Amino acid sequence: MTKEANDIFASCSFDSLGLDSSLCQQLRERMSFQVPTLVQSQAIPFILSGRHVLVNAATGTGKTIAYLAPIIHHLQRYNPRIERSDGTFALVLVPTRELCMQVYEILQKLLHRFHWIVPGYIMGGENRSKEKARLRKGISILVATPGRLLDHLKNTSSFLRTNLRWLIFDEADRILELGFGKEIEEILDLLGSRQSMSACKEKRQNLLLSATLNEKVNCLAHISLENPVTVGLEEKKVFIEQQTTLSKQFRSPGSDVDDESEQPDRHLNSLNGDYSLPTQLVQRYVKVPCGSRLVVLISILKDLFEREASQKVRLNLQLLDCQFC
Ligand SMILES: Nc1ncnc2c1ncn2[C@@H]1O[C@H](COP(=O)(O)OP(=O)(O)OP(=O)(O)O)[C@@H](O)[C@H]1O
Repeated sequence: MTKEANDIFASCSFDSLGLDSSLCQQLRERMSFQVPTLVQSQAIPFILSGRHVLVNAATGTGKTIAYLAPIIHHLQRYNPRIERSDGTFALVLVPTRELCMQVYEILQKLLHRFHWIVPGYIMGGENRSKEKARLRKGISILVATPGRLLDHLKNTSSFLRTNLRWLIFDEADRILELGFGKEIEEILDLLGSRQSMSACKEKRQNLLLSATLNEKVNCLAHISLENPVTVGLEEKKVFIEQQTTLSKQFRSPGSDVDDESEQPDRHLNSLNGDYSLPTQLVQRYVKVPCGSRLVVLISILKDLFEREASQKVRLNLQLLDCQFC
């Protein structure tokens, strides 16, 4: 293997990861995937084991197969075989219609040999009645966009999900960037899949996949994953339990400079905003008496421009006038 291939592919086989041999054959023959990618080789054994997993890896590293293969591995082994009338076993949440179709098409290929496992999709912009009819017949692995899923969870009584075992957030960062935080919280509540809800813990496995990590993704991981394994992290590590502490580099003389920090579970609503902070961004705030604001601001700016004379300084100014602050 070339160096580039070594950076992408693992030096093991799909079979060695514990996947069913006919599924591995399907991956090789129908999809032309000879060996797993690195992310697949790391994630598949954990996902097969039933652990909650957070996969943080760049786009195009093969995350889709990393979660679909273990699910199919387990589902095709059910004895007696699963039937359409058993309803939905796995739910894959995706941010966009395009990704919905993409995952559905991969599913169709992977399930070629396992005709009794039925793939399906529901997504915004499609005909609701037709979707209802498909849900009534039964879809074993359902790919969905958040808004439309929530709609059916609330309004389609024939949508059977009592056997739901897997809940997957694919491209979680984009789901949240697109403003689906509120829908995700409602979905977790309706499916009883919040970490705090112990009723379904025995059989539910939640998986979260994301190309980037930010406050909101950590927050979603915190509320939906229980004792997760994190896969694909090298230099950056996720500290789901840990506060995000921003650096304390700047202290203006005589002023009270504090860092801003957030604890994910204190801010579940922060899933609903529409921002993500670049990792290199340093935020600070300064508490000063009202009358000294201008003087302090000028002294901070003077200090910044003098210290960083050769660098570009970008100024975003927000004044907070609040009697409760
Ligand atoms: N083991 C493999 N061998 C060869 N190609 C693979 C393998 N696994 C996945 N691929 C291919 O790599 C490409 C990227 O895979 P995939 O879409 O699953 O990545 P991803 O990490 O999920 O990306 P995204 O973040 O965009 O969802 C796809 O074209 C897929 O067919």
